[in-house]
Amino acid sequence: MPPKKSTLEHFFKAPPSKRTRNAASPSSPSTTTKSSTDSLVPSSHPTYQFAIPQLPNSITESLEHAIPSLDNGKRVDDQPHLDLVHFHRYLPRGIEASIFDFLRENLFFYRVQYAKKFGNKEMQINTPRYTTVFGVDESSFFNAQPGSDSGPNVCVECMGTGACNHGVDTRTTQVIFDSKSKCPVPKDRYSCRPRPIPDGLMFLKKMTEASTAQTYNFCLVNYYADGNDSISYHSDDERFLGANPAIASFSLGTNRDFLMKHKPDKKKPAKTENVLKDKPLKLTLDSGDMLLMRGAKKAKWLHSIPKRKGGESGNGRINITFRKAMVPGGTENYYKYNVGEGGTFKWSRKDKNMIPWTS
Ligand SMILES: O=C(O)CCC(=O)C(=O)O
Ligand SMILES: [Fe+2]
Repeated sequence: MPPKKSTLEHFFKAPPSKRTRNAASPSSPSTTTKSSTDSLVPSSHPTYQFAIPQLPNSITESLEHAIPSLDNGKRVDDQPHLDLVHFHRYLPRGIEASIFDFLRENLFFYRVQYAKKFGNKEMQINTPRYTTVFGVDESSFFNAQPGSDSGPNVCVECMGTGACNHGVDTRTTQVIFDSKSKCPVPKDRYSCRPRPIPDGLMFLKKMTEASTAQTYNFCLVNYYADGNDSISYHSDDERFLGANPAIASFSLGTNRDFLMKHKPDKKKPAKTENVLKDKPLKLTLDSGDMLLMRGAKKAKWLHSIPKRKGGESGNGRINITFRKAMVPGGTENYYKYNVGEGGTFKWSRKDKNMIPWTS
């Protein structure tokens, strides 16, 4: 069955055409060069290592016309406690490859190291993939990137008159406000420095929100450079995700296996669960696929992307997850494990590899 055209197209018509345009070349939507980002102002912020260009119009225009709705996905719920929706080729063919190239080339990545206690032994963990993260939990929000329309772009209290004495000009910079008081957040709320979601990923976030009927405030990106990169079994069941979490997970680039195992039920081990404990379920995730993981049941399952040999194991894969963290602990956790304190890496077209980035 061909993908159903979304009834939400009108939702996306407005944002892309209003995307921030450089005052120096104020081209109208109809005259903008379709395949270039030249006339679109990149997203920048003091926490970014470098500015991130907006998605080229050639990508956003294709996406506007092909947003699958929830019933286009295949339910994967034939096992105890399993509730997934797999959208095969959610992103149109060809466009998914352009988004992969765009993100690999334009984001800053990290190879995070951290210490973890096993009993009373402390081990140094080297995260076996490149990571990066943007967003802030529900207790706070960023004003929109100046000039764009992805959120309130004036101080929500004084509406840009300056009468609030907040001492920040939200017309020129993005700052974090408290969701309740609508004032800039107290300085001690975060020990990390949250980063606003850049416009390109914000576009994908809005699209995902429309087709999954959920909202998200975080965007985590993994880059698996080759088959040696992986993520071990875990279940993304942190309490900071709230009672009914939803995670939308995109795959771009080379395909990889997504393995799932039911957690052992310590109280009453049932037969099926014993079988599942030994033999994981496998989904192959192709470029452009989206996997929606919903609800509290998710906590009963573990998932992983194992290392891979042979075939296309030399090629890279990007995974993007949109999530919603409810409290500051979620923000601290995501920045600790996806940015950390080491150096920055950037894709080098010449070397066809991630290389250390220096300003
Ligand atoms: O790369 C993937 O598909 C899975 C990533 C994942 O499970 C995670 O980031 O929590
Ligand atoms: Fe995960």
